[in-house]
Amino acid sequence: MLLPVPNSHFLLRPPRKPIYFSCSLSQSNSFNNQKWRTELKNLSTWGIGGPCKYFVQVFHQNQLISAIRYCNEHSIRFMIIGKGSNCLFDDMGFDGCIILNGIELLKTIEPGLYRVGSGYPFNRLGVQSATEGFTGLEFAGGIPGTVGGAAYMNAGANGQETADTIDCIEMITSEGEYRTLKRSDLDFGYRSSPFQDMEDLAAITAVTFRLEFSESARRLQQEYLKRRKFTQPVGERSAGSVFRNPLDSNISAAECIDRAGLKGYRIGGAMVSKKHANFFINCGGASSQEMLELIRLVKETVFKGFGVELKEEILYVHPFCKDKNSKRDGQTNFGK
Ligand SMILES: NC(=O)C1=CN([C@@H]2O[C@H](COP(=O)(O)OP(=O)(O)OC[C@H]3O[C@@H](n4cnc5c(N)ncnc54)[C@H](OP(=O)(O)O)[C@@H]3O)[C@@H](O)[C@H]2O)C=CC1
Ligand SMILES: C=C(O[C@H]1[C@H](O)[C@@H](CO)O[C@H](OP(=O)(O)OP(=O)(O)OC[C@H]2O[C@@H](n3ccc(=O)[nH]c3=O)[C@H](O)[C@@H]2O)[C@@H]1NC(C)=O)C(=O)O
Repeated sequence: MLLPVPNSHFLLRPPRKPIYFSCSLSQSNSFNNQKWRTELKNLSTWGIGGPCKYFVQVFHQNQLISAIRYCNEHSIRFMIIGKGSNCLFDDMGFDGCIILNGIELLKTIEPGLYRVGSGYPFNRLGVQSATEGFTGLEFAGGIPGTVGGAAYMNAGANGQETADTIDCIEMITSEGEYRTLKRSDLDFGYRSSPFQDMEDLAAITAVTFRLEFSESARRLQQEYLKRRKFTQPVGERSAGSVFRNPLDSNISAAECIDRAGLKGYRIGGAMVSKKHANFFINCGGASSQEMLELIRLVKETVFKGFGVELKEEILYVHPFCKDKNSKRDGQTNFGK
């Protein structure tokens, strides 16, 4: 069965060259009439998504390598997720393996230099570092993702970006090799990182952050948190900003949507937030199709009204996608 594919960012890992190893995965859903299953709606901040075929949670780098190798060996498509704060899963689920990242190590190498596991909550790191008197990650205080997700997306807010604080990144390649990359070898941009197009990336496993001392870090962070609470629908089911801000225009995505009169616009359980127009809310029971339809309609309306072509920041995960689309802004090859 072919599902319509939106012009969205797509995520998938094609089966890769097998590498020896062993590990067991839980087969988790109704694809095979198992008694229990893992629902992706429970793994995403949007609360949307059907069952995944295989599911494994990893707590150590070695377990992650094992899981990846197992998937390769058995030609199982896989994807690694953190807090699911930037993903839209389909109601049909994912016909592959979801690897939930629980690698939460944190080591202070020297004051201001933190080596952090990629599954560590980014907001916890933000609060911890600012409380210890270091600047650079104040913005992370309210961000519901993981350190790995933040590096992958180059998360940012309040004029700060993850990339500005990175010293080096440790990753595993699809061949199962460890690699350490220095910040100076990595080219980041607005919501973009070299990892998004890296053909042989399996996963980011740890990030080392280098921060400067600042007496006002925690105070600044509290201001950011206050502003966030005032301007964003904190506590409601969202995935943060749905669209990136257009780089070639002075107007933000939120402003375009707001000016188009779409705040509060609703399709089924999916609604444009009344508080912040670039946040879409699952008001209860929203289906993936309703959310996709809302995204499509908003894009169309904004384009007709302002000639601005909005690009998604969120990542849509198609249940049966077979090919890899490494171009984040392009159409998927699905169905070909
Ligand atoms: N500024 C804000 O207020 C907000 C920002 N965000 C940001 O969105 C991002 C979402 O983080 P999170 O919830 O953890 O991510 P998700 O669980 O939503 O995963 C999104 C994608 O990121 C990639 N990814 C995640 N972890 C890793 C890893 N360890 N190694 C390689 N790739 C990884 C994967 O892509 P693939 O499958 O292609 O490898 C994954 O599919 C963060 O950057 C977060 O800061 C989210 C909400 C609000
Ligand atoms: C939430 C995310 O990050 C957020 C980050 O938290 C905030 C705070 O710095 O700045 C970005 O939002 P943003 O560009 O919408 O920032 P805001 O300051 O809220 O709004 C920008 C402009 O739009 C206007 N605005 C905002 C909301 C709205 O409903 N209507 C409106 O007109 C604001 O008045 C302002 O002039 C990030 N989003 C992107 C896509 O860059 C995320 O990435 O998921």
